[in-house]
Amino acid sequence: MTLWGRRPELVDAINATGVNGDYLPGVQLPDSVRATADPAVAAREADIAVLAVSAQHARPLLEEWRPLWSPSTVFVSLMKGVELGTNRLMSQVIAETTGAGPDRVTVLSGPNLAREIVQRKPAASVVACADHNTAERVQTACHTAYFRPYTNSDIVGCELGGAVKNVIALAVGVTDGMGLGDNAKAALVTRGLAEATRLGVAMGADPLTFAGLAGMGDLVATCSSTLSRNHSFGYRLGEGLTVEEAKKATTQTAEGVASSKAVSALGERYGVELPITAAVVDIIHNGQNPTDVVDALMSRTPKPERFGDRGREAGN
Ligand SMILES: NC(=O)C1=CN([C@@H]2O[C@H](COP(=O)(O)OP(=O)(O)OC[C@H]3O[C@@H](n4cnc5c(N)ncnc54)[C@H](O)[C@@H]3O)[C@@H](O)[C@H]2O)C=CC1
Ligand SMILES: O=C(CO)COP(=O)(O)O
Repeated sequence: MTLWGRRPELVDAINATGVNGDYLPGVQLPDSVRATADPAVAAREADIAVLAVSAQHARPLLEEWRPLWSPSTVFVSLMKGVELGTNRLMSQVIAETTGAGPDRVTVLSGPNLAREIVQRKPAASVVACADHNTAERVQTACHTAYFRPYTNSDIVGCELGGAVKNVIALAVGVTDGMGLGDNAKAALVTRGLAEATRLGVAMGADPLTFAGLAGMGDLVATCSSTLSRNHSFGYRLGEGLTVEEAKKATTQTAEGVASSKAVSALGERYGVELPITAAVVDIIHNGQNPTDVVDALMSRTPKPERFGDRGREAGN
C-alpha cells in the first residue's frame, strides 16, 4: 500500500520510522505501508485509490493527477465536505476530475474517528456506490477484524450524512461550550438528523440511509466525542473564542466550517429549510453572537415535528 504525502520530509520520516508523527504520533503503521511524495508513484499501481485530503483542496489536486490513473482505478472518498462555490459532493468532484463513471466512484462514510481506528477499536462503516459489485470489492478490501463495512447503493445519502453531521457537530460544540446541557445536545442531534434527511430526500437520497451508520451513526460519534475536530471547533466558539482564534487553535481539518456555507446553499437550491445550518453560518461566517443565534433558533415559529403533519412539511 502506498501513501502519498505532499511534504517530502514527512514522507521520509514515515519511511524511516513507520510513524506519521504529525498526524498520528505514537502509532506504528503496518510494514506494508510505504510513503511517497510523487503522486505518479502512488497512482501507478493503484487498483483502489483512497482520497482523504480536505474537501476544499480536492479539486485542484485531482485535476493535476488526472493523467496518472489507470482506466480501471476505483476511487474511494473519505472526504466529508461539500465544495464551496460549486456546492458539489466529493463523489461529483471525483467524477468530474478523473472522468470515472459511477461504477468506479465510491464513498466510505460512518462513525470512524481516525484515532480510534488506528488503535484497532471496533468500528462499522458504509461503502456506498451505484454499482454493487464495486461496493463489494471495496468492502472486501477494507474489512478487518476491527473494521466492519456495510454496502449501500445510496451514495448521495451517505455523502450528505457525513457532510451535514460536521455542521451539526459544530452547533453541538457551541452549545456544549456554552454549557447549555444535554437536552440541547439531544435536540440538536435529533433535529440535525431531520435537517440532513430533508435535504437528502430533496436531492434524491433514501431517508432510511440517514437512520444508518453514515447518518445517525456518524452524527452520534461526532457530536459526542472530544476527538471530533468539528465538535472541538464549535466548543471553542461556545467558550467565547472568536472564529479566527478557533481556527488558530485547530490544527487539523474541521470540514463543517467551510461546508456549512455550501450545505446552506444546497438548502436554498433545493428549497429546503436548514435552520441549524443557518445558525452555524450566522456564527461562523456572519459574525453573529452564539447567544443571540441560540435565542433566535428557539424563538422560531412553532412547527409540527413530522414531515407532512397537519398538511405541511415540518422545519426545525
Ligand atoms: N480524521 C478523522 O477522524 C476522519 C476524517 N475524515 C475526513 O477525511 C478528510 C481528511 O481529514 P483528515 O485527514 O482528518 O484531515 P487532516 O487535517 O488531518 O489532514 C488533511 C490532509 O490534507 C492535506 N492537505 C491540506 N491542504 C492541502 C492542499 N492544499 N493540498 C494537498 N494536501 C492538502 C494535509 O497535508 C493533510 O495531510 C476530511 O474530509 C474529513 O472529514 C473522515 C472520517 C474520519
Ligand atoms: O468524521 C469523523 C468521524 O466519523 C471525524 O470527525 P471530525 O472531522 O469532526 O474529527
